[in-house]
Amino acid sequence: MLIPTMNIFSKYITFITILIGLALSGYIGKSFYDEETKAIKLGFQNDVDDKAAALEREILLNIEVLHAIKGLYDSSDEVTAVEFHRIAQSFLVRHQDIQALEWVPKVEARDRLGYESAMGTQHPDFEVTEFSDKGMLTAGQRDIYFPVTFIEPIAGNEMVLGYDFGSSHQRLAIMDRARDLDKPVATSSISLQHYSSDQQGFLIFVPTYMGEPTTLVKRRERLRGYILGVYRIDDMFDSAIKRTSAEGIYYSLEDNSYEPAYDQAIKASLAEGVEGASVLYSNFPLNLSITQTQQAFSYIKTLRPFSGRKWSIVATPSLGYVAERRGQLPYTIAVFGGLFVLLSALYVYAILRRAELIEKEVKQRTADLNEAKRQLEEISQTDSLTKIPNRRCFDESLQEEWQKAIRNKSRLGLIMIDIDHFKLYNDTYGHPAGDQCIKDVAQTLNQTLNRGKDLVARYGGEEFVVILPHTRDCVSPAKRCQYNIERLELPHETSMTSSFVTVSVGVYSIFPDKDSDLLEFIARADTALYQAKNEGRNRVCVYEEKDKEGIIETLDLAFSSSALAS
Ligand SMILES: Nc1nc2c(ncn2[C@@H]2O[C@H](COP(=O)(O)OP(=O)(O)OP(=O)(O)O)[C@@H](O)[C@H]2O)c(=O)[nH]1
Repeated sequence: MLIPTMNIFSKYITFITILIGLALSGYIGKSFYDEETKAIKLGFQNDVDDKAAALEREILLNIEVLHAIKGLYDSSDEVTAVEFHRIAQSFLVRHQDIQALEWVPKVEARDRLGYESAMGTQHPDFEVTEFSDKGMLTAGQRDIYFPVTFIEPIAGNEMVLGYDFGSSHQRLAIMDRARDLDKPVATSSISLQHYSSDQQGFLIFVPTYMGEPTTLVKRRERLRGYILGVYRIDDMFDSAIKRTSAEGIYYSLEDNSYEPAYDQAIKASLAEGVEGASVLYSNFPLNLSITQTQQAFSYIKTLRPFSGRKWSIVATPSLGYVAERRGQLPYTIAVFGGLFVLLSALYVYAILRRAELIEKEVKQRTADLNEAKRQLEEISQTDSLTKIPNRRCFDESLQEEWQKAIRNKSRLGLIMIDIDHFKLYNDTYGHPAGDQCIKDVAQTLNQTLNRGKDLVARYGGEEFVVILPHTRDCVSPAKRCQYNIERLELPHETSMTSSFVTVSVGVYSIFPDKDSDLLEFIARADTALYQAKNEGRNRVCVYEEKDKEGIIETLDLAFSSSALAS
């Protein structure tokens, strides 16, 4: 029972080891995968940070352009169209994302006509305009106008010339803010359709003053006009992004500015449907489905505020971006780890299985050996002809019973039986018949003495012996043996005793003690048998002790014999 239990236990342990091993391989693979994910995420954020920094630089450079033109106005009371165009042109060559650079002076209502006629010398039909549902119209009556006076490049932007930026509430609010702060202020996203561009853009107004006003009141009084930059967001973003190397990232540039000062104006502009879109730029494909993996990498980078605007980049990597940076190590570890565990388990299982088979074989061989040993012992204790215990078995059993009788102080009886005239039987019927006769006699003796503890053995040749432990009367069994054999009526025509096979029997019994002699015990039974032979055979003789004092006297004892022929 122990071995199968152990095998089940071993299999259970092997199974648990496989599970733990596989789980461990999976866990290590997953840990590597997570570490790799962290590294990719960090790399991705660095890439987006790089791009955000590039965009910030691009914006600052563009604002610097406006400051440079403002410098021209600050150093001169009268900037001619030629001067403006020259400096503006030089910047436009180097800044591809600028749609236009403009000079927008402050014109009071009383100066409007004079201003229009002065401009008309260079641009016939020049007038101050405003935008409505019907297109560009002559500007209505206002106290102050901010018409576009110089614009570079002029080609393609003619429509904008004369346009009064003060006609839009939102832009006026932004311009007022720039004036009040003496700082550049940018608009939210606008459509650049009037600038012959299909892109979204934004404007930055930089105020110029007469002199250097230091207070709000003075700034309001001495406002001269605005340097205006018109920027294409897509181009600005693209040229900034192109300066960094990482590919495969989707961006969305969002305007998160919230300026309570002109919140109203923004609302109004939204109603006009012109400005206020929060998404400035996006290269997200329209049919893009963002998977969980991509979402896990999404990153928002808020740019440094500029000109009153707060922009942020929302970025998500493409699947290709992530796949490109994924290594094989996590999968390799998981697969090879699992494979190693399985092969090891297979190897251990094979060893256990082999041990089990060897164990089985050893068990089988041990059982075979034990059986062989038992058979050998049986053979060594059995007479080959009669199949009853042999002389050796008799010797060992008698020794045992002798000791028992001494210990238990019980009587031990011994019967010796010899077939009469057996030589003549052999001579008459042949040796094989003699063998059969011996077998018949043995079987009859066995059947006659069927008490469990009695032992019938072949003593040698045609002689048998019977051990009778714990037997009060040994004579009766002896007589039954002699009688039953004669009753077999095995023919023996040459016997001088009877026409059938007969036996002579010697009996002796004793209460042995530690001084008793076993050989003498056997010799006395033999003496009784010898006596039966001498008295004419086919009889039972009992050796009886009349006096226990000495052996010589005992040998002189008389034998009582009886013939039991009938
Ligand atoms: N067939 C056969 N004969 C055996 C066997 N063992 C002993 N004998 C024969 O038994 C005979 C015994 O003869 P003896 O010892 O002279 O005794 P007996 O002829 O029986 O005469 P008494 O014993 O004096 O009656 C011998 O001839 C042995 O050969 C055996 O296993 N088979």
